[in-house]
Order: sequence, then C-alpha cells, then structure tokens
Amino acid sequence: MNLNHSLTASKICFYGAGSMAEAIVRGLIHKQVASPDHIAMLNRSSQERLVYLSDRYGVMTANHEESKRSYLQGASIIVLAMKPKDAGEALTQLGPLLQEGQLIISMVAGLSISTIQALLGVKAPIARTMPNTSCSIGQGATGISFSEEVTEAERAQTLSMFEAVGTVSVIPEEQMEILTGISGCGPAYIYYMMEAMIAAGVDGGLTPEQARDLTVQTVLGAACMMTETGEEPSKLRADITSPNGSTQAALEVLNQGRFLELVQAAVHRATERSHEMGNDVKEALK
Ligand SMILES: NC(=O)C1=CN([C@@H]2O[C@H](COP(=O)(O)OP(=O)(O)OC[C@H]3O[C@@H](n4cnc5c(N)ncnc54)[C@H](O)[C@@H]3O)[C@@H](O)[C@H]2O)C=CC1
Ligand SMILES: O=C(O)[C@@H]1CCC=N1
Repeated sequence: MNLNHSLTASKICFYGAGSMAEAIVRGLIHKQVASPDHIAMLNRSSQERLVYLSDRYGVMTANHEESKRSYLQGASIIVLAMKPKDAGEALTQLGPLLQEGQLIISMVAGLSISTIQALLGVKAPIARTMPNTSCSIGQGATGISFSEEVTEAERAQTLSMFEAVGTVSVIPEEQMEILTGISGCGPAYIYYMMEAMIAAGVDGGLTPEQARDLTVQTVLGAACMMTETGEEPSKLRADITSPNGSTQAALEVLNQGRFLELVQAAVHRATERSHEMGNDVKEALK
C-alpha cells in the first residue's frame, strides 16, 4: 500500500460521520493515504449509518459513550465533522478528554479557531479547513488556516491529508468565509445549473440520459479548458460567442436575469451565512 509517510502512523478519529466525513474518508482510502484500520468514525445516534460506513470502507465505528471516548482519546488527529449547531455541545464534551499532542482538524463552517479553543477550554493546535464534497473522488478544493499552536509536523500532516483528496489553499483565517462561499458551497451552484440544463434538454426532446451526458461532458470539458489552456473564462466564453449567434442570444437572456450580479450575491450571502453560523455558536458561549 502506498501510504503517505506523514499520515501512516496517525490514528484519525472523525467526530461526526455525515456526508463530508464520508467524502474525506472515501478519498483518503481510495488514494491510500490512510488505511481503514487507522480511521474511526463516530456519530451521535445512528447505528445504521455506522454499519454502512464500516461495511463500505472497513473503518472502525462507535456510538456508545465509552468506545467513543476511547477513540477520541486514542487518536492523534481528531476531525470535527458535525454541523455548526451541534459543535457547542460536542466540543464542550471533547475538551476534558483531549490529550497532549492531539491535533484538531475542523471542517465546521463558520466556526473560528478562537471559538473552538474556547469551547474546548484549552489552546489545542487547530487546523481550520473548508473542503468540499468533490474530495471523495480526489477532486476537492480545500482552504486551510492554522492556529499558532500547530507544529511544522502537524501542518505537514494536515496538508498531506487534504492534498491527497484535491487542491489546497492555505489562507488567513479571515478569508475562510469567502472561500466557503466559492469552493465549499460552489459544487451545489454548478449542480443547480446542470439541473436546469438537463431539464431544458429533456424539455426540448432529448432523452434524460442524453441530456445528462451532454451536460456533464460540457461542464467537465469547460473546467478542463480552464486548467489546460490557462485562459481566462471571459476569453473562453468569447471564443464560443459568435456575433448575433445562439450563444449571444442565450447570454442576453442570462443578463436580463442579471446573472453575474446574482451569482456574486449568492456567493456573498453564503459568506455572510457562514459568519452567522459561527457567531451563533460564539454567542452561546457567553
Ligand atoms: N456537506 C458539505 O458539502 C460540506 C460540509 N462542511 C462542514 O462539515 C460539517 C458536517 O457537514 P455534513 O457532513 O454535511 O453534515 P451531516 O449532517 O451529514 O453530518 C453531521 C454528523 O455529525 C454527527 N454529530 C452531530 N452531533 C454530534 C455529537 N455530539 N457527537 C457525535 N457526532 C455528532 C451526526 O450524527 C452526523 O453524523 C458541517 O460543519 C459543515 O459545515 C464543510 C464543507 C463542505
Ligand atoms: O451548507 C453548508 O453550510 C456547508 C458548508 C459548505 C458546504 N456545505
């Protein structure tokens, strides 16, 4: 097995076993950067979900208090993968269990490093990350900020974990919410656009399979054009837009709906919502 050295010896415990935790676990196992017997996944109550994860990926799971505690205490890396609304209770319970030398990797939207440390009651090393679900196929885009307590070795471990499942941008923490608005939530905007394109195709007489295949390849091809040519999207768009042609006619319709402003407003609202979710957890601390 081609295990990446900086993660080989690490025991990783996912505190929260939902869709984002699964996306990362699937990517780590698929890319062979962590072996399933070094990964534990915990959730609040669904035994059915844990059975699925253990059957599908071979990871260790627990939802009984005693075994949860033992996985959390025995891990070298604890990944926070619960919803922001559940973070207050989960972190308050985690604080007293923490051991010297454990690294906390948070994926929780909006939750700041200082709020995490306040909830834990200890200045533990924190890597605050914002991945996206495409990590499950090694095509994720993850933003990471580190607290000052994080050592060089822990930094390298975090980077190798997320570089194994996509690209990584290390950013100042104050940029985490705007990054969330673009790459954390972004796949959903693209899927929404694809839903609309498929529906229009079917409406126009294509079979659902044809509409889906044509739409998927169009999005894939457009993304690859950006990476392979290095061109700006405005240039690539101009190359398609013949004067007075059908693309121009379509773009005029999008502009009537103020497409550019609308997408930017959506990104900014996601950014604002991330701040709000983090502030709600912080308020509950007072
Ligand atoms: N879904 C996405 O595309 C992305 C999600 N995130 C972040 O990842 C986090 C998880 O999101 P999802 O996986 O979508 O949510 P989800 O609802 O699918 O999973 C949340 C998990 O946390 C568990 N949980 C809640 N409270 C717990 C507790 N006290 N103890 C143990 N487990 C507990 C639940 O049982 C569940 O397994 C969120 O904070 C979200 O902001 C970040 C990037 C992208
Ligand atoms: O919707 C959410 O809050 C999370 C954060 C980024 C993607 N999903």
